[in-house]
Amino acid sequence: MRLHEVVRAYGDGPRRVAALDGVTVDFDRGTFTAVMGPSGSGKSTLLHCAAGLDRPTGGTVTIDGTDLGTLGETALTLLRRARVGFVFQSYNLVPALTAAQNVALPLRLAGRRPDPAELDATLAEVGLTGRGRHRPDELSGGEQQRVAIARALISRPAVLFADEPTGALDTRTSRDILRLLRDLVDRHRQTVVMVTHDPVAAAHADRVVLLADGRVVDELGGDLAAETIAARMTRLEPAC
Ligand SMILES: Nc1ncnc2c1ncn2[C@@H]1O[C@H](COP(=O)(O)OP(=O)(O)OP(=O)(O)O)[C@@H](O)[C@H]1O
Repeated sequence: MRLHEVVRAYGDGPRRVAALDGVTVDFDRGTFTAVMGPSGSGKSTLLHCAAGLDRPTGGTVTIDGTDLGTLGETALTLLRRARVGFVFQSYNLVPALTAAQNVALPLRLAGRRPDPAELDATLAEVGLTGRGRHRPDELSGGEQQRVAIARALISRPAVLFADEPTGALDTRTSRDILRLLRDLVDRHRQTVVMVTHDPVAAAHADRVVLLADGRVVDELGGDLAAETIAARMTRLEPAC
């Protein structure tokens, strides 16, 4: 998928704020990208525009060759449901439903009857075999995030977006969730785009895109080490 010269501005005249100010970035199939930057640099806005949850004021967002800007609300909702997965820091599970029912929700919304074997396979993929009947309050934070990831994966999305997916988890559980995301990329060629403040989390990605003031100001690739990422981040802070 691709963002080309994406602008997202709020307000008019002297009060205009460009949360994104001409962002061009590609997220190739089967890659894991971390999006980082100081607070207010536009990370969440980028994720929301890329996922079709927010509409840019300029530029284009393309998923599977479809320019999201050409779609009306209904078509955009359908494309998002079919091609985009979203995972949040706060899991956003429905408390009254079991893990399996939460995972099945996107299929039900799309008018499909969930196939139990498909649900079992998706729960197994995230390491939750046998936990499908548990409700969210009977699961740990890490397990709840796994349910949220399974729910995002059930429609086999073109891109899985994760906004601070380990923000509410302890160090060890965070590492397990990041390994799971890494595994989905390596074994299933899932495309993952993750916003994070944490250089250790970002080191699990193939590439780090650094934002400042709504622009891409740096990119790191290759063998990513948390120390290198942290050093680049520190260099950015005074600029803001
Ligand atoms: N609805 C809005 N109205 C006006 N300005 C907004 C709105 N949403 C975001 N902004 C501004 O756009 C800029 C980017 O916000 P965004 O939430 O994308 O940053 P972020 O990098 O995700 O920040 P954080 O790390 O603190 O979550 C900020 O200056 C913010 O104040």
